[in-house]
Amino acid sequence: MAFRTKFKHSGGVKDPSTFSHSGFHVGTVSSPSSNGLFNYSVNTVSQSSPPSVLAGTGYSSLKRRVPLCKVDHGSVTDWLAAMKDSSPPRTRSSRVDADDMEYNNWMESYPSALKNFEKVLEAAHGKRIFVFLDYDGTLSPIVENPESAFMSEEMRAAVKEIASLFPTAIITGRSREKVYEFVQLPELYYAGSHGMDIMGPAEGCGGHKIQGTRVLNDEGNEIVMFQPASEYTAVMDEIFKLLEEKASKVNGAKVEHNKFCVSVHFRRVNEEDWLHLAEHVQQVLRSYPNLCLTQGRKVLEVRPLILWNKGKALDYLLKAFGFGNRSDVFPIYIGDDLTDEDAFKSVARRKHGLAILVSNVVKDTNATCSLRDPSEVLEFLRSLVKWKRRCLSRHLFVGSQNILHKRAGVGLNQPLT
Ligand SMILES: O=P(O)(O)OC[C@H]1O[C@H](O[C@H]2O[C@H](CO)[C@@H](O)[C@H](O)[C@H]2O)[C@H](O)[C@@H](O)[C@@H]1O
Repeated sequence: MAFRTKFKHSGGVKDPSTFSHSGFHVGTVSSPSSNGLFNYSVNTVSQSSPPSVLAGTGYSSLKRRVPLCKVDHGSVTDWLAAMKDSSPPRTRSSRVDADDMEYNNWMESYPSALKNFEKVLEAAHGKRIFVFLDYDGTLSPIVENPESAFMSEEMRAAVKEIASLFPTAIITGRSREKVYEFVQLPELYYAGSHGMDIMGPAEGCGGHKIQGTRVLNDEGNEIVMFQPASEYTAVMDEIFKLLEEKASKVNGAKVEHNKFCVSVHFRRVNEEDWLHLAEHVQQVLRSYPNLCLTQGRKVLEVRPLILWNKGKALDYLLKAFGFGNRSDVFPIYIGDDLTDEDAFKSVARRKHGLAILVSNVVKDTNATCSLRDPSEVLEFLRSLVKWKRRCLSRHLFVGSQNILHKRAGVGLNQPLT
């Protein structure tokens, strides 16, 4: 079985840059980070007509590529079909049948990161590992009510241990504050709103204190590291209200304010009402040419039309850690959703790294390997912790042996007799 830690796809998936950006003017706006740590530029996409591509999301590279921002009936039905594809019914067993040929064939191309753990270690050997984790569907199982997407205590403990050994960040579509309520680990870095709200790392900004999702300066004031869509705050509040009003007319619909994006949930809406709800969303969006729609697991998300996504957030964080262009960096990104594809691509662009898709069904992806569900994610994280601890204790042992050797006046490589 071929195990690739570096992305090399044989077909089906294309680089998003190869897709048409026609009708757009892509400009560069310098958007300094508010703590002046370093400047980073954000591409904005100004549209002369309704956009025909997604703003820097992974969807554009997937087989069933749907121009979500385009407002016509055909595209709406395509989104809904794609949405069903991306989140299969929960009645399906979470353990995929051993004889599920399709899945097993797929696993040939996207091998299990657990079953191939030794190969992961080989690939990471001598490199600096950074861990990036998506939240929903990765650290917590998908549930009906987004407010109840709790992570287990075991998962929290594993993530805590991971963060004590490797720089670790959560990159999520949720608001930074919301995901922190779930995760409750102050030692992590958090990028909320699909990477549009990044806080930390504290060391990177001069040893400031980290408190929950907040980084504080010496005066105790909060430092916001990077919010590339900060000028959209008011418009997102406005769109949230409008969408809430529309959604209140559809049974089961729920609208969630994720600060720089707004999610419209379909999970508890009868399928026969999906089209109706999607049309409401489209209708609201018509008056906001600077916003666009993306799709996730039974969710449509309204976000600013800027070229910023989870992949850019990963790049940003690595740079903030001081490892932006280092060839010995080994990012591990684990995610389950379409929005994670941008981060998978970002890992693929690097010399080393591992992009892991969490899925128990066949999906087209830019990841290089897979895990079935959050319980396998937990196992993978625990394996990583175990391995790192073994390495550290081996180093400690070798270090103490060397001290003994020195004290005994023998050369470092000579055995103590
Ligand atoms: O980037 P993520 O951390 O994966 O967040 C993406 C969205 O996740 C949440 O919605 C998804 O999970 C819910 C709880 O399991 C589920 O009910 C919903 O159907 C899924 O789409 C979250 O509620 C969204 O705001 C996030 O954008």
